[in-house]
Amino acid sequence: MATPHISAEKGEFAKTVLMPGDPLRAKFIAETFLQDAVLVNNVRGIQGYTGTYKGTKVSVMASGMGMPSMGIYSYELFSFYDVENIIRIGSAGAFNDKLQLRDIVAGMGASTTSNFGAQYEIAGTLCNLADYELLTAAVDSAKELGQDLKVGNILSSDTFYDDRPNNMENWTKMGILCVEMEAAALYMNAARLGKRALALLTISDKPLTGEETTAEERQNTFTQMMEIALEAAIKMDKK
Ligand SMILES: O=P(O)(O)O[C@H]1O[C@H](CO)[C@@H](O)[C@H]1O
Ligand SMILES: O=c1cc[nH]c(=O)[nH]1
Repeated sequence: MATPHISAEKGEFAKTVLMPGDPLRAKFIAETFLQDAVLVNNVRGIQGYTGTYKGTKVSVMASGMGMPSMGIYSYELFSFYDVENIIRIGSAGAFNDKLQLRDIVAGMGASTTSNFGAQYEIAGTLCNLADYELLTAAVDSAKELGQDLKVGNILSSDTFYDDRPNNMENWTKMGILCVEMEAAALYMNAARLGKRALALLTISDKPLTGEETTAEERQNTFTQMMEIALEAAIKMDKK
């Protein structure tokens, strides 16, 4: 079987898929952390691998950038490949000035500027939430690994370059920790399809101070977040 965007056969993805935006971050995770990793998708260069981590079958596949792209890949993995859990492992810009480069954030909620949710024709505003058990698995894993994990509301933005002069300040006033571009669509697909989702994010840049990591660092060095996600995948496999 294949979908318009994924060439893998049914059964070739694990119950839990880690999803970075960047295909080369997916490759790095497969090569660094998975045993016997097999490339199961490369349509449009969206690399997907399945292997084992400490004996547990785990997959990693890129989502591409932005909500339309995440919307397609998470929908197809959940609907056609029996994937139960997707953990996004992304980069994010700090809004809260207490966040430092490389801090790790779990998006308990994903507020958004996107119109992705209009398709559900809900007469109100849906809260886009992480799955509680997946979030708990990540929090517990971070503690076991001795990693600090900040948990809170994040912004999934349709824009990387945003023209509104007070955009960051206005979201920050409402307690938003950081900005990225995919989690809200992932959370909405998971809610609609009865699946579990979580976004883990590493702070890659601080717009307030101009501090930033390089593209190569975003691809290959956010290993603490990757390990939290992999340990959470082991916990979820036992449920
Ligand atoms: O590093 P990734 O996972 O791609 O995540 C962030 O980086 C991209 C923008 O540079 C967007 O996809 C944003 O969500
Ligand atoms: O979406 C993103 C990701 C990283 N940094 C940002 O400022 N925005």
